[in-house]
Amino acid sequence: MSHAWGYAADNGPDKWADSFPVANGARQSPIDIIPGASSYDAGLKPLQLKYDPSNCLEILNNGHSFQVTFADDTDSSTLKEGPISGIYRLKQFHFHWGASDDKGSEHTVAGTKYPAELHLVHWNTKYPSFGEAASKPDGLAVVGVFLKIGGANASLQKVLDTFSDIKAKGKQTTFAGFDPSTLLPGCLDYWTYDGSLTTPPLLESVTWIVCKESISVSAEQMAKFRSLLFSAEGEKECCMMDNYRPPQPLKGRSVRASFK
Ligand SMILES: NS(=O)(=O)c1ccc(NCc2ccco2)cc1
Ligand SMILES: [Zn+2]
Repeated sequence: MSHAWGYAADNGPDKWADSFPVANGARQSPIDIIPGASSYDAGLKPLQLKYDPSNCLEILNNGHSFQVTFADDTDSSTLKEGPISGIYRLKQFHFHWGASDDKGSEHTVAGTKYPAELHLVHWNTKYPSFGEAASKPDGLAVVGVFLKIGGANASLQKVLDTFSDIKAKGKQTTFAGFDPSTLLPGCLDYWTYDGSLTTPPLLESVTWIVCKESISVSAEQMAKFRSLLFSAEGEKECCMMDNYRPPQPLKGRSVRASFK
């Protein structure tokens, strides 16, 4: 790829292998989750997610999505138990979404696409930093939550209300005191499998934890997602949408379920 990666025809998912050959690797994400083919594992523990809103720092348009970044210098916002060992710290959360409500999620469930997917990104504290952890097979754990069209989501609205400040690529603004647990579904049943980052550098370092239950988002709120720009100020405006990678080959991996 002669230029930066993105989601357009000339730099999108089908082109990523040109610069990132791991795109054709053995444990790529996302995948299509087939509930009937997943195996219930009684040894899987309930997720233990404990987040401190005072760790929430800022919200940023990075040109691929928008992300809410957390202070990760202490163990005050963590993921424990579930399929993982040890303590993983929350680094950031972000979303992927479509140009219309019939697509947008990265993971799919028996072929069903959701209009958006939330990713809560955590790194293993056995390593000194996110950057170090991102290159290790057990370095990262990402909790994925599907968004489904329904009633407006009051917690999500707090995030959307900052969009006027981060419309263009590279814009960021302070975003303090937000509790990401308010974006979690009531039931934390999950599927889990070994995978990768879903954007370049596509590192195969992620234990994926995908919640069975979705959270709601209104159609109007989805329209607000699409008001962000992939482009920077002064560039030709390009609306941020369809920033999702399609499902990748399972290549013999098993998907475990924490529920019957
Ligand atoms: N969509 S996702 O949750 O798999 C995800 C999460 C985090 C990054 N980070 C990108 C990055 C840069 C260096 C190492 O990592 C990229 C993708
Ligand atoms: Zn993501």
